[in-house]
Formats: sequence, structure tokens, C-alpha cells
Amino acid sequence: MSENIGELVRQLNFDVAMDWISCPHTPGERTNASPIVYYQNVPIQGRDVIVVDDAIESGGTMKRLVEHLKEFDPASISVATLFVKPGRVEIPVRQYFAHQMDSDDMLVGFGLPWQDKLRNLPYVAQLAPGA
Ligand SMILES: O=P(O)(O)OC[C@H]1O[C@H](OP(=O)(O)OP(=O)(O)O)[C@H](O)[C@@H]1O
Ligand SMILES: Nc1nc2[nH]cnc2c(=O)[nH]1
Repeated sequence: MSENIGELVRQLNFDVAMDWISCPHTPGERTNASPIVYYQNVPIQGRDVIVVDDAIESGGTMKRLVEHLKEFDPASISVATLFVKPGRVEIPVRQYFAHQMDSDDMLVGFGLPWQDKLRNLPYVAQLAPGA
């Protein structure tokens, strides 16, 4: 996601502080149990937080991130992603997305990796089934 964050920030017309939270995920994995790494360089108590990511597939990663961030008592949490897929779990916050897919097919490019490859494609492509 960090590959595209500059493009997003240039579209914002309000003051914004930025921080990073990580929960490494293997594409295709539906239950992300990785440790959450969050140093909280920017305190979020009482602030409006928008969690930005490239894709929500199972929703497991984002659900855990939102639950984790809620513990820091922000004023609000919302989620903004490029893609959401139909098989995702409910995430109980306001959500914004650029594109709602009609299948759970795997995407690559524009920051999305497949086995450490294709992340640097300058466009998003759908991985052929069985690839
Ligand atoms: O909804 P889920 O099934 O939990 O999947 C979502 C996660 O998958 C993507 O990470 P990706 O595998 O592309 O790795 P990256 O963060 O290194 O780009 C995305 O950035 C989310 O963190
Ligand atoms: N590479 C990749 N990672 C993902 N994580 C969640 N969805 C996707 C996807 O379509 N492609």
C-alpha cells in the first residue's frame, strides 16, 4: 500500500497526520493471525482515524486492525480501500472503497504482490485461475 499512498494524499483537501500499522498477510490466506505491529508515533485518542489499505479480501486483517485501534479511543474510525471482495466479513465501521469486485479472484499489480512478484505492475490485473 505504501507504494500508492503519495497518490492518495495529493487528493486530500484537509490536514492529515500519517502513521503506519502492519499485520503481514499472505495472499489467499483467509485467517490472518500475524502479530499487529503498531508503534503509534501519532497519538489517536480523540482523533478521526481513516485506515487505508489496498484490498479487503476475507476482511480478517482489517477487522483485527480496527479492533486494535479502537483500544486507543479515537473519535471515529473509518476504512478506505481500493478494492473489496464479496467474501469479506462484516467490519463494523464506515467503509469507503473505489471498486467492489464481483468475485474473490486474486489481483496483482499497483502494489499488490503475488509471491513477491508483480507488485510493481503500473496497473491492476486479475491473476488467471490456476496460475
Ligand atoms: O482481507 P484479508 O483477506 O485479510 O486480506 C487483506 C490484506 O491483504 C493485502 O495484503 P497483501 O497480501 O497484498 O500484502 P501487502 O500488504 O504487502 O501488499 C492487504 O494489504 C491487506 O492487508
Ligand atoms: N496480491 C493480492 N493480495 C491480496 N490481499 C487481499 N486481496 C488480495 C489480492 O487480490 N491480491
